[in-house]
Amino acid sequence: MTPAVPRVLSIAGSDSGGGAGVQADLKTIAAWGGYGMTAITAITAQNTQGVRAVHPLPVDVVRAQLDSIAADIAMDAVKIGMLGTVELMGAVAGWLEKTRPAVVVLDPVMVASSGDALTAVGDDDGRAAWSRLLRAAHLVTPNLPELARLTGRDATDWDAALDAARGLAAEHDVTVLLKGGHLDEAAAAEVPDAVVRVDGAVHEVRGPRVATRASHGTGCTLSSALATLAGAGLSWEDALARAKPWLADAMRAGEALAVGDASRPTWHGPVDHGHAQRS
Ligand SMILES: Nc1ncnc2c1ncn2[C@@H]1O[C@H](COP(=O)(O)OP(=O)(O)OP(=O)(O)O)[C@@H](O)[C@H]1O
Ligand SMILES: Cc1ncc(CO)c(N)n1
Repeated sequence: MTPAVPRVLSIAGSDSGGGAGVQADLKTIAAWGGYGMTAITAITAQNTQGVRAVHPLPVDVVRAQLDSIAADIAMDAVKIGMLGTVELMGAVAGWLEKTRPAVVVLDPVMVASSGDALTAVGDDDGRAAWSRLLRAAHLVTPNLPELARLTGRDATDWDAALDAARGLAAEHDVTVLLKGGHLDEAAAAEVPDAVVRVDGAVHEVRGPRVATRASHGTGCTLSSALATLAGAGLSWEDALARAKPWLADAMRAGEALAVGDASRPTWHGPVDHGHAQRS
């Protein structure tokens, strides 16, 4: 039975500027008709120009939020964003193994669009923690640099990335949603994304490239839209077909929001999560 209003939990960091993190997740879940909940993992002080501070919350405080929700509220989908530390990655993986939500989308957040680091990885502990989270997830949504870090393989061109994504899917028994926003041929007219299944099947969706710096939080927004649509019963392929053009429209509408000082070269403004309601 799929619910009329999917109940979606975001386990992620707070972005004070409102463009990414739990703020983007809640706006996106609401835009797609879901009921949003949060377990906040870290407080970040950031705006459209960059990240000023990152404060991961104590593991007990994160676990208490998760247990509180699970004790009372059924979840149709869970979306995981910034986790911040290896300890929090382990705590969330343990909670997923215990709770086994029906739909788990893992956005392997490592750096902000400004280039600031958000999650420590690279050492053996980090690799083991990612591995455990990947096993507990149904969909993982890496961009190209994240895919390269997770697999240790080259992912600079699309074919190499698809190959690495097939390896990641098979190794961890997880469907991969590969995002092409960081492709070198960024000047190309189209941006590809692809659903890569465990058996290696690839379903590619291309969309027009939007020339804008209103790209802060696109990864958070996409993964929350996919979680909400899957929570309502859609396949990953159908969810991507609906979310991708909606996100491109949200990017196009982003500049009209007038959020942050766009005259500065460091500006990466938010997308307009509410564009479809307003138009
Ligand atoms: N210029 C663009 N025009 C249209 N769609 C884009 C553009 N850039 C990224 N996207 C889309 O946005 C989504 C996120 O892709 P991207 O590869 O930028 O992920 P990300 O780096 O995790 O995002 P973030 O900037 O939030 O970290 C994908 O669906 C991608 O196709
Ligand atoms: C809190 C948070 N999560 C994720 C991202 C990635 O965009 C960000 N910038 N901030």
